[in-house]
Amino acid sequence: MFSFFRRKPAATPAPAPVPAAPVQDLTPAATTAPTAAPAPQVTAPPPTAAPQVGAPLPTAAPPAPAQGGGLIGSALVRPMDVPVAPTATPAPERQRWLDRLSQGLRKTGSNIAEVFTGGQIDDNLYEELETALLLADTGVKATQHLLDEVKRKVASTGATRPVQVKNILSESLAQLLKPLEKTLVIGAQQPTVIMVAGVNGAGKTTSIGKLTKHLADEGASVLLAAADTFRAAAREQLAVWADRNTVEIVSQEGGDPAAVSFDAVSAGRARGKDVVIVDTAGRLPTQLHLMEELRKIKRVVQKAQADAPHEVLLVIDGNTGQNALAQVKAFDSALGLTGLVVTKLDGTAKGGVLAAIAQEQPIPVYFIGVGEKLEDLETFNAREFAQALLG
Ligand SMILES: Nc1nc2c(ncn2[C@@H]2O[C@H](COP(=O)(O)OP(=O)(O)OP(=O)(O)O)[C@@H](O)[C@H]2O)c(=O)[nH]1
Repeated sequence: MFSFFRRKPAATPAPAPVPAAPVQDLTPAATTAPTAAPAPQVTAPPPTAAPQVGAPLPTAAPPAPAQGGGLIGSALVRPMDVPVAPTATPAPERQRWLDRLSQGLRKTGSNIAEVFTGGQIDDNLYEELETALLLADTGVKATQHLLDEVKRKVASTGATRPVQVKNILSESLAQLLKPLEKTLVIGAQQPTVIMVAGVNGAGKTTSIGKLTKHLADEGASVLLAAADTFRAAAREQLAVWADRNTVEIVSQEGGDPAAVSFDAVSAGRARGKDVVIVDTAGRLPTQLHLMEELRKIKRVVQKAQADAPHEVLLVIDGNTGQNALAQVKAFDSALGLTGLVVTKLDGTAKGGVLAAIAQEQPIPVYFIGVGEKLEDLETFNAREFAQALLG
């Protein structure tokens, strides 16, 4: 099952609209509360294309999940987790994705695969494998783990040819990555609030746009919060995605990003939206005041909806290798991450970073990206990834 997300029926009816409490009163640290700033603009799509606010969720007769390759078309399934191993022949759509993934990971994969071109399994092969894994930014711990696993399995299976070691490595990598597999669930709360963070240019807005498209295509009503109040281009970029998908957006020039987030979540509750996605400005973990701003956004979102945010996603640029792992650790300690989106795995030689994450900070990877197009972002599957990497 490769649904882009999974919809779960809400346990309780949608709550009543929240009182419009001023944000600055809710946050003691709010020294820049937007008292003088213009009120956030809520831009609604044209009436003809308006989402059906309050319309019943189509959960009564969900379509059967597509086997081994359905995209969002199989999203409206009952909330049960039945992991299905990829079949030998994936659906054509999924196969196209696997081809793009293999293509994207070629640089990382070919460097590792070269290790297995010799004629025998010896210390030299293991040394080369260690070097190749480290160069792929797999990290010392994951590299050691994989080497130990491979040696153990070579001994227990009696493998004699390097190509067999490659298959054993692929299997060991898939096992290491398996705990990172998770499906994004929406619908258990209304709205499901997703906060998205990351360093500058990691691909946050693009990923939000793609996710929004998938959600909207499946009939989920989405409201976007442009909580990057500083960069006009960021707001415009998000507005373009909102426009394209005829979803609403709460945006504000200047002022407090936490205030925009509060307004967006409040509006999402009042209008019965399924999902509110908060796009935050890019920042480095070393910019402590900006990290504090993120914590404030999270606190204020909680004021607007007690159990929110339900997902705190970090978008990382897979091309940054070990640095991405450092980001995961820093953002996790600041925010408590619930999931990752790993972008830009196309053309990178550092795709081993996922193994490092699995070994050192195993936070679920909801989506991986191999390009800028809509179809270049997909759900993460450990076995697919290992196979795409090692052929
Ligand atoms: N090659 C490649 N490019 C990507 C991918 N995902 C996003 N991009 C590109 O990366 C650039 C930055 O993406 P954005 O979505 O603007 O990044 P951001 O994190 O929102 O940026 P800030 O708002 O500045 O922090 C854009 O040109 C995207 O098209 C990917 O998977 N592969």
